[in-house]
Amino acid sequence: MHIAEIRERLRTAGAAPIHEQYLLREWSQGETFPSRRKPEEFLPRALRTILPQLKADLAALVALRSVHPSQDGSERLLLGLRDGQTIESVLLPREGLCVSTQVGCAVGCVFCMTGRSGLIRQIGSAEIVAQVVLGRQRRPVRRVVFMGMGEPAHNLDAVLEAIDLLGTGGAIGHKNLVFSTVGDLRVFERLPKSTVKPALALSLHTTDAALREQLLPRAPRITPENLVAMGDDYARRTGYPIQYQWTLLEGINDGPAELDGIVRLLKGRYAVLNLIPFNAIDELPFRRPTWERAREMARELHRRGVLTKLRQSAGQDVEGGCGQLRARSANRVAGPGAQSLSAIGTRAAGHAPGAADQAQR
Ligand SMILES: C[S@@+](CC[C@H](N)C(=O)[O-])C[C@H]1O[C@@H](n2cnc3c(N)ncnc32)[C@H](O)[C@@H]1O
Ligand code: SF4
Repeated sequence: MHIAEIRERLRTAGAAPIHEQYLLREWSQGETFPSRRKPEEFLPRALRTILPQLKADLAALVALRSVHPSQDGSERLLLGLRDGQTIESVLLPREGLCVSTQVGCAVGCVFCMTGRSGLIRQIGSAEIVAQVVLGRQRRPVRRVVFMGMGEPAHNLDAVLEAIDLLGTGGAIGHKNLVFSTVGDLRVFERLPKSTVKPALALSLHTTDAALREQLLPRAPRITPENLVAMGDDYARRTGYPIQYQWTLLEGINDGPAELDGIVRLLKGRYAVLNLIPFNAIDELPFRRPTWERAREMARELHRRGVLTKLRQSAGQDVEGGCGQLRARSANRVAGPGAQSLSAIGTRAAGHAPGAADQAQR
């Protein structure tokens, strides 16, 4: 479901713009409407009559299947969609939430579990916001990163519609909405024109164009140089630094030639380079470099003028790689650290009545 369909239902029931804004704001902020903030009489009678069904439909958009708490304070959530597909969201430390934008992904990055299935289906803008609503029933959420399953550029209308609502009614600061992409011309055209301009994370991974084509086989053929030039332009327009994502693969993109390439491309830019050691996946042949090697790379890049952060992806101990939980649930095997909803007894369990049954299977 898309947000435009919700607006249409509200308008058909006689909602004026002020009512529409109010109801969408309450929903996206995780409040039940009508809330204590406004008396129900504030809404026209015809509109009030459709609210119970609308509430039920919105609550059913994503259902919590299982929760995987990690020692780092993150919580990976396996969510069911109405057609039975599953996706992942991750509650991050410091009030962040990572959401999925597609079921599967067509880019097919060779180190990513999600890329292995190809694209299964798009996620609607309302389903994206519903992930935030569900996350907010468990913890406060003030930062939303579009770094879960899927390539946001391949579902651009829906992702921008969700970003617009989260950044206007949803009480998320614009620079706390982080659009992560392999890079696509449509992104550089559309984002600068949108009312809510998110921060941009570019998944670069290598400065060698030929290697990038191998690692990201169906990413648009934009050279690393051009990607950085377009990133720079967006950083100037928004005033936010670009985040460059670099999944560290031992023996592939962790050598001295890449360090020289990074310095050549990123030195002096308004940017942060995030080095993220590869999150091991059984089925894949890649390895992560040692933590010591990763630290050495970060130190050298820093010394040579590139602002570099070494990061662990959240939830390492609980299938931290994007798409692993979904793959495991498709094989119907419980992951490490998984808690069924009945064991946790959260408010979110109330949000998704059918989910507890499914989690216990
Ligand atoms: C899952 S993608 C989703 C957003 C978008 N499709 C992209 O690639 O930027 C988010 C980030 O996860 C990283 N990633 C995917 N698989 C990984 C793995 N096994 N270990 C570490 N990072 C991984 C990607 O490189 C990317 O930077
Ligand atoms: S890393 Fe991103 S673009 Fe690549 S396959 Fe995974 S989700 Fe798709």
